[in-house]
This record gives sequence, structure tokens and C-alpha cells, in this order.
Amino acid sequence: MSETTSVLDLEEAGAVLAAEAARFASFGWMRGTSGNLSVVLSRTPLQLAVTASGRDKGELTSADVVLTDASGAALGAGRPSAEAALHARVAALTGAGAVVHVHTVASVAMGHRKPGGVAFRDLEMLKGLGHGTHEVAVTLPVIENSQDMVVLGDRLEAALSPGMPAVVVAGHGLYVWGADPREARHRTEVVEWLLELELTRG
Ligand SMILES: CSC[C@@H](O)[C@@H](O)C(=O)COP(=O)(O)O
Ligand SMILES: [Zn+2]
Repeated sequence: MSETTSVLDLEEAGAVLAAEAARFASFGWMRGTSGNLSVVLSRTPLQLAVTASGRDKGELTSADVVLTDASGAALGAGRPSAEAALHARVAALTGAGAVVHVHTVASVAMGHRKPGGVAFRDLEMLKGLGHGTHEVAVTLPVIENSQDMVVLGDRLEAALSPGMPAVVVAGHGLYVWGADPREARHRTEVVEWLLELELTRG
């Protein structure tokens, strides 16, 4: 039996993801056809609505979404994101209900500068990641890129860091997750803010 964890059907999920993608694209975080988004529609079995591959993410419609299984394989029409398997892996590992992937300049620059990960502490903005106080220290992991989503998923799993719902993929971009698309977006904005701040520190 399927346990539904989302109130959204596939078309409604497509509309939500299209709106989220338009917003990220307006920030310049999904240039070209870069970036992708997903929302969990069912937890058992794990099924996700994932943005279709190769589209301009600033011009998505509610139809530009593909239902996938836990391996990222399409269950219906369309070709899902090339990174659909990583979205499914993040959802399975973390229990997240939505995953965001953006190609921000700050995430790639910081991945080059701090390949071992980026430490943050004593910042009010960390409360935007669910912490109750600024008096906390967290690390944003950086993992090596791969075109193999199983390899990339293994690296992400090994790098997961407490209190940090995000990972930088070196030379590539940023993955962030949350309970739903809205929380995932807020967290993406917070993590990007942290990265931009760190860049100003030289
Ligand atoms: C310039 S797009 C690079 C892609 O390989 C990938 O990294 C990406 O973010 C978008 O892939 P997509 O298959 O459209 O979801
Ligand atoms: Zn990408």
C-alpha cells in the first residue's frame, strides 16, 4: 500500500516547483538550464516529483515535472533531471520532503577555496537552519563531483553534517533540503547568504 506524505498530486507539484524554480532563476542561481528541484509525493514507496531535464528553469510549467522512484527512474512520461537519483537519495537519507539544487557562483567559489568544508559559528542567520540560537558551530561539507549519481550519493551520505541540511558539490553547485519546498527554499537562501558572507572574508 502507498503511504502518501504530500497533499500534492503530480501536476500541483509541478506548479509548485515551477514557481520555486522561477524564483531561483530570478536570483541568477539557475543559469542556462542548470539546477533542479524535487518534492516527495510518497514516502512508502518513495516517489518524487522531479523537474524535467534540460529545461530553462526560469520557464517551467506545471507539466515540466516527472514522477520518479527511489532510484530516480521515471515512473511516467518525460525525462527527469539527470540528478534525480541524488534527490531521491537525499530524501531517503534525511527524511526531507523537498530538495533544491542550484548552481551559485558562491558555492563553486567556496568549494575551490575550502575543499575540506566551510565552518560557520556565532551568526544569527544560523537560526534560519533550525538552530535556536546564534551560539552554534556548524560545518557545510564539500564533496567531490561525479557524473555517477550513486557515487555522488555515497559521497553525500558520508559527508552529512549535523545541523547543516546542505552539501556543496565542488566545481558544481549546492544541494539543500527541507521539510517542504518552502522550507528548502528558505534554507537555500540562508546557506547561500552564509557562503557569500564567507567569500567577503577573503
Ligand atoms: C548546465 S546544466 C548541468 C547539468 O548537468 C546539471 O548539473 C544540472 O544542474 C541540470 O541538469 P538537469 O538534467 O536539467 O536537471
Ligand atoms: Zn547541477
